[in-house]
Amino acid sequence: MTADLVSPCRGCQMSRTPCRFGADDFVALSETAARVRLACPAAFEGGPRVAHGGWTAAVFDDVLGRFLVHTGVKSVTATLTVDYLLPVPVEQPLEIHLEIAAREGRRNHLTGVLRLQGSDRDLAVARGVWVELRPGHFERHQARMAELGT
Ligand SMILES: CCCCCCCC(=O)SCCNC(=O)CCNC(=O)[C@H](O)C(C)(C)COP(=O)(O)OP(=O)(O)OC[C@H]1O[C@@H](n2cnc3c(N)ncnc32)[C@H](O)[C@@H]1OP(=O)(O)O
Repeated sequence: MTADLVSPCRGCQMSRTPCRFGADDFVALSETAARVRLACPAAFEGGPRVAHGGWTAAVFDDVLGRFLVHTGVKSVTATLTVDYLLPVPVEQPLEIHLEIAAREGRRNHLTGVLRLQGSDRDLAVARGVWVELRPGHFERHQARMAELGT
């Protein structure tokens, strides 16, 4: 069976770089579940040999949103909560398991769990809501930015 690879985000596609969070080995396991193998790059060290919490939140935001796009749903993050349960080591093999837990209208509820590869101990758990975009989302955004003079 060919691996069902999940594409990088727009920024990494445009710059033709590997995922800047280190999340390239990303496969869909079903229409609602996926697995990412990754390591926290040393550049995101927040404490001695420990990942910055911002990397953990950012990588959850990235992979959960990318998976939804992979399933054909263009969306943006509306909420994201991360429970930091244990320190995350840098440059060690990690794994994220994620799933689409529920869909309610335009709201998509997703969850993700970060562990060391081969371990069943959760290091961090994420839950969030991604809202499917209405047509014209980015045009409205640009107009709002223009009103603000940005
Ligand atoms: C390849 C892709 C990789 C992507 C990885 C990166 C992902 C990101 O980081 S995206 C960037 C960060 N997020 C943003 O910038 C979003 C900014 N916010 C917005 O644009 C808007 O508030 C947006 C789109 C979320 C909602 O606005 P709008 O389209 O007008 O929706 P609206 O009609 O108000 O609400 C739609 C539904 O979502 C719900 N909803 C809206 N906001 C929230 C929220 N914060 N929490 C929970 N539910 C919400 C509403 O209750 C409503 O539900 P229902 O349909 O059941 O009544």
